[in-house]
Amino acid sequence: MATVDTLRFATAGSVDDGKSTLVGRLLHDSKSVLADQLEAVRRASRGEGPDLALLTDGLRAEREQGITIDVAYRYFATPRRRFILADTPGHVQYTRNMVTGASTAELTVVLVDARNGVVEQTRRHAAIAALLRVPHVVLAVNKMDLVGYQEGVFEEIAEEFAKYAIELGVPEVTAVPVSALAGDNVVEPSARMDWYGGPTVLEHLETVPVAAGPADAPARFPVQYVIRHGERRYYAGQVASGVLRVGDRVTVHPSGETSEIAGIDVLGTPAGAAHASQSVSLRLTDQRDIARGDLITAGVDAPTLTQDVRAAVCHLADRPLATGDRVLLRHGTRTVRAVVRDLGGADRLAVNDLGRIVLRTAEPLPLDDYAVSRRTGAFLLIDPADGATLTAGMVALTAPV
Ligand SMILES: Nc1nc2c(ncn2[C@@H]2O[C@H](COP(=O)(O)OP(=O)(O)OP(=O)(O)O)[C@@H](O)[C@H]2O)c(=O)[nH]1
Repeated sequence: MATVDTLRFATAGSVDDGKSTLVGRLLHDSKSVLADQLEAVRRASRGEGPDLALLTDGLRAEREQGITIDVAYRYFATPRRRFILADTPGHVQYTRNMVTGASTAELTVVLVDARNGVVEQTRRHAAIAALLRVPHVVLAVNKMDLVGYQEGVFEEIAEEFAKYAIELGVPEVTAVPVSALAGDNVVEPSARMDWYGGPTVLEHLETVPVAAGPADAPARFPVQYVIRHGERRYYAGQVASGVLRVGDRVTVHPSGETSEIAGIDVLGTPAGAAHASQSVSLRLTDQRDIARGDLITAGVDAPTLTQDVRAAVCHLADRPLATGDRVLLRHGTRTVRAVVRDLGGADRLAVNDLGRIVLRTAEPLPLDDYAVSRRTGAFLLIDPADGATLTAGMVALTAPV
């Protein structure tokens, strides 16, 4: 599958920590941007359908309507792997950019300036990585040239960050001492830091295991379109997670009706199975009343059908969100009305605030925990007045508020 050798990653750092320099160094020293490879990456990501998941898709669609998200996607490849980099500016007010960039990333590179060590922004970046459940975090301790390439400086920063990240529940941190400017440990191992025995940034990016196989995730298919062809109906959309196979018993939500997959078409060609992020159309063995916005699922891990949504949130809009606000909630291909019941004790959320929320929706939604599925466990809140994106949410149904 195309996703196996593609790593999506994001960068985060405060202004002037050296993000642009690091990315430039990575591209330059790895001599990675070969035209034909670039084309191959494009084709691969096209094959997977739109390559960014719900949060990002939603935000991109809303971009003109309210807020500016400065995320540039760069595609590059080395002989060992393809990369999609979500590159975001580091200003304090751009937490929302990091949320967007990291929402689909399998790895985040958090930069710190070796002279400053772990600062408030670094803690925030670690918190967001934990919130978004980015599986791998790289701590790049940059500008080692300005601290005499001292092992002690690196060790102290790496330890402080690791302690903090573990408390937050970040599953894995790899710390690398680098000088983006001089090129130490970015692509080539540094002769000036022979005390360091770990991988360079690029080596780590090339070898880190790509997220737990999509096959493990529950099978989820949000219906984007219903295509009528004579008597037959085809349900088109993008597989959000897991694998659907011909012959699978499926349940349609919210109706709860069941059927069986009679056929799968991938780009007009019949296929035996459809994997996460493939755009496909399904045919079922029974006539069912299925509409855009419905969710087709297979397997034993059923989503929870509920009108009470508990979630972790990052507020993205300049206008605040308050208890009692009436909003639209977009989940997959479905949009429903909802009211904000509780904001974890806070009166309101301001731009860039991270918080907790309880919402009551007008209709039941089939939800997964974000921990189970980063696609079907995510949603956006939208202002019904003008369609502007307000808040990104990560479902945590059993979490306390
Ligand atoms: N000495 C030294 N300077 C560095 C290093 N990396 C970056 N710099 C310098 O630090 C300054 C900021 O680097 P940038 O790459 O522009 O910083 P940034 O984090 O990308 O900033 P934004 O993208 O604007 O948020 C520039 O003057 C770089 O030349 C390094 O490893 N050593």
